[in-house]
Amino acid sequence: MSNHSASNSPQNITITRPDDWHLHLRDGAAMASVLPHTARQFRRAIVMPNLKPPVTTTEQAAAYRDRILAALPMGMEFEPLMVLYLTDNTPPDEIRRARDSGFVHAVKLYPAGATTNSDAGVTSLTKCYKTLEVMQEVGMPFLVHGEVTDPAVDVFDREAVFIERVMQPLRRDMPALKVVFEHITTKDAAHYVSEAEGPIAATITAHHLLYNRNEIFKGGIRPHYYCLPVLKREEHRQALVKVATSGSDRFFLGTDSAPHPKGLKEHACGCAGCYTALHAMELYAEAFDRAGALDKLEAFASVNGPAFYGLPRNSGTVTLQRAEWSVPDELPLGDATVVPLNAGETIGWKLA
Ligand SMILES: NC(=O)N[C@@H](CC(=O)O)C(=O)O
Ligand SMILES: [Zn+2]
Ligand SMILES: [Zn+2]
Repeated sequence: MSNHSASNSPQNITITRPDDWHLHLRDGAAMASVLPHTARQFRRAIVMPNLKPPVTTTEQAAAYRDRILAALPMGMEFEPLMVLYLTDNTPPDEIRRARDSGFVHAVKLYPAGATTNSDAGVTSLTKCYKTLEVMQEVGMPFLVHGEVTDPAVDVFDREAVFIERVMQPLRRDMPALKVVFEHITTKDAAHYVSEAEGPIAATITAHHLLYNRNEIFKGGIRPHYYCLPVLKREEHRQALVKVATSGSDRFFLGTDSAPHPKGLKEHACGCAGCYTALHAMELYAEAFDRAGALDKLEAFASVNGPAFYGLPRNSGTVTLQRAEWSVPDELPLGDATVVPLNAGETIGWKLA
């Protein structure tokens, strides 16, 4: 990773301990491998429910939460914030159960076929309106993978088309529903979330702040840079940096760290997802530093997310230092390995 540093920029930065508002922890041995990377940096994380089979009930979320806490190394403080996977058949009562549990903090929309483990996802949002109405009533956030699945729509346009075809009609019908537009990747989504009325926010990954789509094709096809929504043109990356560093409280940190075994990424039909949990805060520091906006990192990483979710800010701090270190080539992932983003490269920030 190229190392830009303005001469007057600080050598280190201390911020309130951050949270990750979009994380894939997987399950079993793979989860046990990756969980410490997240818990080292983040006090809490929104844990995505796209397991096989998906986490569709409060009862399943309770069991998954117990498995996460059981896998947490002694002495690490980490709170998993659980999410239900919405299906065409999620009953409205399930939302009330989720709300009453105290540990389910959101419900996730995977349009059927849009991404990893989305086969059980929603085929048409209109089928879910009774359930969404209860979410609106009880203030349960709706987390949205915002891409249309229409094969006629170009893969680079699927997020922008989703805004017109799904997001705007949904929010006209449910104006008080709290919506998080997850892992936004376009200037269209950045503008929409900036300007829209009502309770809406967006998460932004470190890789979408740092890279454009050229990265996938530099010197050959590089599968570890392939995720969904796919990286976009440079103008989109710049729009994301602009809103992330704008001071707007509608944008917050969500790594979308999505581990897949090396063999399924380096494959004829490779899985989508970038593994960034290892070095997430370091990557965000790099992105904010390049934008000359390190002073905006704390709001993005530690303040805006809890405010939107109605949760308290964390106590304690973390410190990031300007220091070079090499990202390992691969890391254990259960019986397999995972290749982190920037494998074998030197990066310029280090969590103390
Ligand atoms: N982002 C990805 O490319 N992949 C995620 C799913 C998702 O968040 O869409 C995964 O679970 O692997
Ligand atoms: Zn997604
Ligand atoms: Zn994700």
